[in-house]
Parts: sequence; structure tokens; C-alpha cells
Amino acid sequence: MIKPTISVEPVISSEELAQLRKTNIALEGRNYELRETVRQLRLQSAAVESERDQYKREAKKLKGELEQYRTPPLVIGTIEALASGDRVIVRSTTGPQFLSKVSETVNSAELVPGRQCALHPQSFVLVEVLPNKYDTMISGMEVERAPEVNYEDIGGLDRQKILLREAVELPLLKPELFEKVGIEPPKGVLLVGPPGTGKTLLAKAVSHETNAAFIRVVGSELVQKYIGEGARLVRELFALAREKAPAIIFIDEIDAIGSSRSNEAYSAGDHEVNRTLMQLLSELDGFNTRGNVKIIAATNRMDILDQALLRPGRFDRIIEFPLPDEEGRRMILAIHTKKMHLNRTVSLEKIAKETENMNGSELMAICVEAGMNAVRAGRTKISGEDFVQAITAVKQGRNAKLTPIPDGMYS
Ligand SMILES: Nc1ncnc2c1ncn2[C@@H]1O[C@H](COP(=O)(O)OP(=O)(O)OP(=O)(O)O)[C@@H](O)[C@H]1O
Repeated sequence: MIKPTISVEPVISSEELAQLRKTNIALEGRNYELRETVRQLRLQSAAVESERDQYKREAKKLKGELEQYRTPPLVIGTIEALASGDRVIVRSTTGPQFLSKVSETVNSAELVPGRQCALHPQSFVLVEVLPNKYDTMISGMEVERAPEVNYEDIGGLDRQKILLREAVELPLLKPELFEKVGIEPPKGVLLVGPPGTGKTLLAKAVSHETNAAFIRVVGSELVQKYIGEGARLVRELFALAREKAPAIIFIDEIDAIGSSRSNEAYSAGDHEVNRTLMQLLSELDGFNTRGNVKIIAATNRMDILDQALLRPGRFDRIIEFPLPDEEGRRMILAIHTKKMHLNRTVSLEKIAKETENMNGSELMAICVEAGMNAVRAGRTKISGEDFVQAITAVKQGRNAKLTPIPDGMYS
């Protein structure tokens, strides 16, 4: 029997096989390219979303500010007697008496003669019953006992630290030294410099070191919140400080009550500013420098400050806070990255070089933003590139803050 011969024809020639392999490699390359494009697009979309969120937050903040400008300041008064129906007799702090209608939002149980209240400036409707005594103003002031800020938390500013410690800390901790030598410690200290340069931070550190209460008020709030109340608030501010002594009064934006323009007093607002300033000057003049209340003020606008504030016996010690130099920036960066996990590609010296003209507050924002970049990429270590991007973001926004992590970043 003849066996049939089976001839096995190759299904594919070696040339075809080589061609197929080539095509396969090309397709894999293309696939890789496409995946890379998708990854890039995802990153871009995340960045756009994060920018959108930032704009949204900015818009919300501006809306709030606009709303604040639209709301006129309220008039303060004292309830004198309850009249019939929904009316009360109120004497305003500026003098006249009103028969005021009471807003429906006010709890009638709070309408007690003697209580302070706020009236709408046009309709004189009683819109709010204010808490008693200090509470009224404490709502506008921050009171903190020995804030948690140490000198080690402050980068650079060595000269400023020495000067402030000498002017505030020493008289509080060792008043007898001044007595023995027979000199008066400085009365008020004025910190002058651009925003975000550590003025508040250093004042808080002194407060921590002396275990003093830190009472912070903002100049513009003293004169804008309630008509006719600025002078009373200043009086109560000093009374509160004496009660909480040892205490440090910190008046931020003092130029809002102490600008030379306020002397001219040509509008109701200016008149209010002027009265507040007069009260502040009189409190300063009647102030015992050896006592355990110290006063520090801060401003970014030394140029418009009323000279009356700078006379001897008032703010007679001026300490300048410049923008940090390269070494200062490196030290500030070191403080804010102390608890961060940095990889070897991060050089604080290099970052300090690239952040000329930036203040401490912006340097802190860069550190937070760099950390966020690592979080967004799902890493636990922060790289030099994270900082490069953060510097660009903060430079662009100049007030870039923590951006929320875009949805789906980790999916
Ligand atoms: N020298 C510094 N060392 C460390 N951090 C700093 C320094 N300067 C500023 N910062 C950071 O910036 C933040 C803002 O600083 P601070 O409130 O002290 O500025 P300021 O000079 O009082 O500004 P403003 O005039 O706007 O009130 C601080 O909470 C801190 O995180």
C-alpha cells in the first residue's frame, strides 16, 4: 500500500512573519503614544479643574466682600424703654433718641432696657441685640493666651527679634532692670513692612515667650464696623488688656485709624476715624510703660501715617520688616518643609534663589502647593519638580492658596 505523501505548506512565509512583527512593534509604539496622550490629557484636565475651583473660590470671596460693602455699617444704641407693640425707645451712642421698630428676626426676650443694640442706619429698625459689655467688642477682636508660636518658627529676622524682645519682652519679664537703670521702656512699638513678612508672627512669638494674652484688632474693623463705636472700642480694648494682663495689644493696619488724611475730617467716615485716633492717642498718653500691658502696631503704609502717632512717648520704636533675602528665604523654606518628606532632588538653596521678591507668606504657600502636587500624583515624597511647579503657580496667582484635589485623581 502506497502511503499518501502529506506536504505541509508553511502557512506564512518568513518575510510575511518579519513584516507582521514590524507591524506589531509599530502598533505597540502607537498604543504607547496614545496612552501617553491620554495621560497628558488627564493631567491637563485635572489642572484645569483645579484652576476652575480656584476661580470659583475667588469669585465666592469677592462676592462676599462685595456684599460687605453693600451692607452699611449699623448704628449702635442702648435700649432705654419698651414702647407699645413692636417698638422700643433707643438712645444712639451719637446722642439722639429713636422710637425704633424691632425687626422680626430679634428675639423679644432679649429686649431689656440697658442692653446694647444695633440699628439700621437709614430706617433705624432695631436689627440686633448685642451681647453685654466686652463681648460686643471681643467679637471683633482675637484674644489668645500665649499663642503657639516660638522664635524657632520664624525664619531670619534676627535683628527684628532682638529689637522686639528688648522693647516688649524684657520690660514684661524684667521690669526691675529698667527701674534700676532709671529709664522708661519704649511705650509702643511699630512694625513696618510689606504684607506677609512675619510682623504678626513675631508679635505672637513674643506673646508666647512672655505668657501674655495676645489681643489682636484690625484698624479698619475698628472704624468700619459700627458707626460711633471706634473710640469706645479703643477704650474697651485697653480695659480688656488691663483685665487680662500680662497682655500684648496688637493693632494691625494701624494706618486705617492713624493716617494723616484723617486729620482733615471732612466726611462722617473721616470724623469717625479721627475720633478713634484721638482716643487711641489719649490711651497711649495715659499708659504706664512699666505696666504689664504692651502695645504693638503694624502697618504696610508708613508713608501715610499721622505724625502724632510717632511722637516720643507713643509709637517711638519703629522696627522694619523687609522682604526676606536669599538666606532668609532658605530659612523660611526650611521651617515650612520641616515636617515634609522631600526627595533628594529638592534643594532649598535653589528654591531660595528662584523666589526673589517673595514674602514669607508666599514661601509657605509654595511649600503647601508642592506638597499638594505630590498628593495629586499619589506620591508620598515631594520632588524638586513639585516645587518648580508650585513656584510658577504662586508667582502666577501671587496669592495661590491650597487648591482642592480634583475629583477622580486617584481612580
Ligand atoms: N519669617 C518668617 N518665617 C516663617 N514663616 C513666615 C515668616 N514670615 C511670614 N511667614 C508665614 O507667612 C504667614 C503670614 O505672616 P504674618 O501674618 O506674620 O505677616 P504680616 O507681616 O503680619 O502680614 P500683614 O501685613 O499682611 O498682616 C505666617 O503665618 C507664616 O506662615
